[in-house]
Amino acid sequence: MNSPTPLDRNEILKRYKTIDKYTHKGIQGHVLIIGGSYGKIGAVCLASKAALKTGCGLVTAFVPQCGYEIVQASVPEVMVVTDDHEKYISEIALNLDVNAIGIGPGMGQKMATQKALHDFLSNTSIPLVIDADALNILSNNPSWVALVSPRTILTPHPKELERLIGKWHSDEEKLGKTVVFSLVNQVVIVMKGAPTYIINGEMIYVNTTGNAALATAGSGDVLTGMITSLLAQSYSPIDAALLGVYLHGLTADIALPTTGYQSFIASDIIENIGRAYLSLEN
Ligand SMILES: NC(=O)C1=CN([C@@H]2O[C@H](COP(=O)(O)OP(=O)(O)OC[C@H]3O[C@@H](n4cnc5c(N)ncnc54)[C@H](OP(=O)(O)O)[C@@H]3O)[C@@H](O)[C@H]2O)[C@@H](O)CC1
Ligand SMILES: Nc1ncnc2c1ncn2[C@@H]1O[C@H](COP(=O)(O)OP(=O)(O)O)[C@@H](O)[C@H]1O
Ligand SMILES: [Mg+2]
Repeated sequence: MNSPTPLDRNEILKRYKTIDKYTHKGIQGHVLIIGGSYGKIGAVCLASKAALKTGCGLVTAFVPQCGYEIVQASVPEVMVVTDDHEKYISEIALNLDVNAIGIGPGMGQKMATQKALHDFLSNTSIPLVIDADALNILSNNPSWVALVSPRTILTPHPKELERLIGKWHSDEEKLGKTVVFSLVNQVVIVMKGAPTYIINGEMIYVNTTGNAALATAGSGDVLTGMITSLLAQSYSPIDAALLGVYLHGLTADIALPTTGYQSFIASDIIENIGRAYLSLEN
């Protein structure tokens, strides 16, 4: 197994693209965030706002009906389409021309939601980020992993990873099993933790930004929005994963002197995305 490449400023500057002066919102990319269920619409608000603040031109959120007013009121820049069901997603039926999709935050695992994910995966080839409950549903139905298009990005935290690949007995075994999963299924895996590893087959990166302030609710939902936004802006899946993870961690490093570890929340990540970008320009 290759030893991990440190994901530092140098690696990021090889990939980071500045904005074209003549771009417009139609070129900057349209993100679709699919997720949410009764009591967990906040995850979609966070992912959607993070996507916008990472630079895509348009964001649409697909949520159950109970999420309609919540998303519209908390992030007015985001467009909202609702499922037929009140409290959870039951069918992902929408005909939108989007550039990247993030699916899973707050989505829950009701049987109807599981079937909706199955049908969605069977019918989409749009660049995709799979997170949270969408990962858990795949773990419950391992044969469905075959429906995931090559180059899809999976963003498990340690528990979600364990559900997906089984238990490990050492860090080396954890990394080895994840590399095999990435190779077999041809997916990019963002193995979240402290630190986060990004795995693209045998190529392994270890992030150098971030700190314990990120151990807060919704932190991963924000990361999903950021990576999906970069995918929609035409970054390749591996570059979107690398840049997203690096910027996400950098926001916590930038905010730490003002928030400390304890008072930093997921919205502070979103708040500091601009400063993280600016620090790449100097
Ligand atoms: N405002 C909203 O709407 C929010 C909505 N959210 C949504 O909720 C849904 C459920 O997601 P979830 O991650 O909370 O539940 P779940 O998959 O059972 O994992 C929890 C267990 O995993 C473990 N674990 C986690 N991190 C670890 C680490 N770094 N290192 C080690 N272990 C770690 C830890 O296990 P333990 O250590 O307790 O055994 C923990 O108890 C999902 O859809 C999400 O998007 C949330 O994002 C919050 C804000
Ligand atoms: N101690 C830590 N140091 C650095 N990063 C952390 C730490 N704890 C959590 N994170 C990061 O925070 C995010 C948490 O994601 P996740 O568990 O999916 O959160 P949520 O589901 O609540 O949105 C990941 O990107 C993870 O790497
Ligand atoms: Mg999560």
